[in-house]
Amino acid sequence: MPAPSQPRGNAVVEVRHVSKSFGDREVLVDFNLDLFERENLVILGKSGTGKSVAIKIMVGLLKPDSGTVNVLGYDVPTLSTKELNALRLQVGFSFQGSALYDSMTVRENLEFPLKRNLGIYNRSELDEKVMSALKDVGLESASNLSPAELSGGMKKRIGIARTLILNPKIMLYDEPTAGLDPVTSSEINELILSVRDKYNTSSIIITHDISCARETSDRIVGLFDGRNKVEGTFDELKKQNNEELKPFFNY
Ligand SMILES: Nc1ncnc2c1ncn2[C@@H]1O[C@H](COP(=O)(O)OP(=O)(O)OP(=O)(O)O)[C@@H](O)[C@H]1O
Repeated sequence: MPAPSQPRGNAVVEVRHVSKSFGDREVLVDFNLDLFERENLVILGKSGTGKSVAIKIMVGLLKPDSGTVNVLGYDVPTLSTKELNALRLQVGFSFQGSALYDSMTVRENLEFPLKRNLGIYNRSELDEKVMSALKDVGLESASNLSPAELSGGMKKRIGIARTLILNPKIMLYDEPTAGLDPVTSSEINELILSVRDKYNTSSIIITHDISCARETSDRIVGLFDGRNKVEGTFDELKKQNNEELKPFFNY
């Protein structure tokens, strides 16, 4: 691995020697990863290289076959369901498909985690948190719309707002720009940067979109065949002329 390009804070995620197979299919092989405080780390790789599996292991949705996973000081694979729920309050997972409830308005979608995870039912507190989260993603006027009335980019923003509303320390973005046009993608990339700066979050962004990687990353890890083979800033990786990265940079 190349030397770090800038001084770093403490690690909030430490993954060491993790392997994971499904039947005969080795998805992650001796996978290692650090995420540092206030860092946007992109995991870049083709479809099916194990990016989502890596993230699921970090939040305890999947167990590794071997290796260690430490998130915010928790030894994730050994946690009980109750401990995992406590950890997940601090680790926001923004799903690829936004995962909004179609039968609820935007406001109700945002209130849901506040009620379920934080037990907040006070009307004015709910209103204040919902409006603040909507403001952060630039969609204050969307509170009474249903998901069916939102564009793809708006859905992504609301999905991010619903994760942010719990004020997580770590944000995990799964393909945040998938299915979006270039202009809307850039807006989402800017939002990811503003979340880091406003909330002081550390984030992992998994993507195969090189523009997303360029615009959002402080550092990039390239994941190929289940192994993290390259690491560096966008410019460092571009200069490396690595065979596996070439298809991404020839855009
Ligand atoms: N629960 C599971 N059971 C069996 N196989 C799985 C499971 N989850 C993932 N896989 C397999 O692991 C491999 C990696 O999947 P993963 O979703 O991590 O890919 P990815 O890099 O995130 O790609 P994409 O960008 O397409 O989502 C795939 O071959 C997938 O079929």
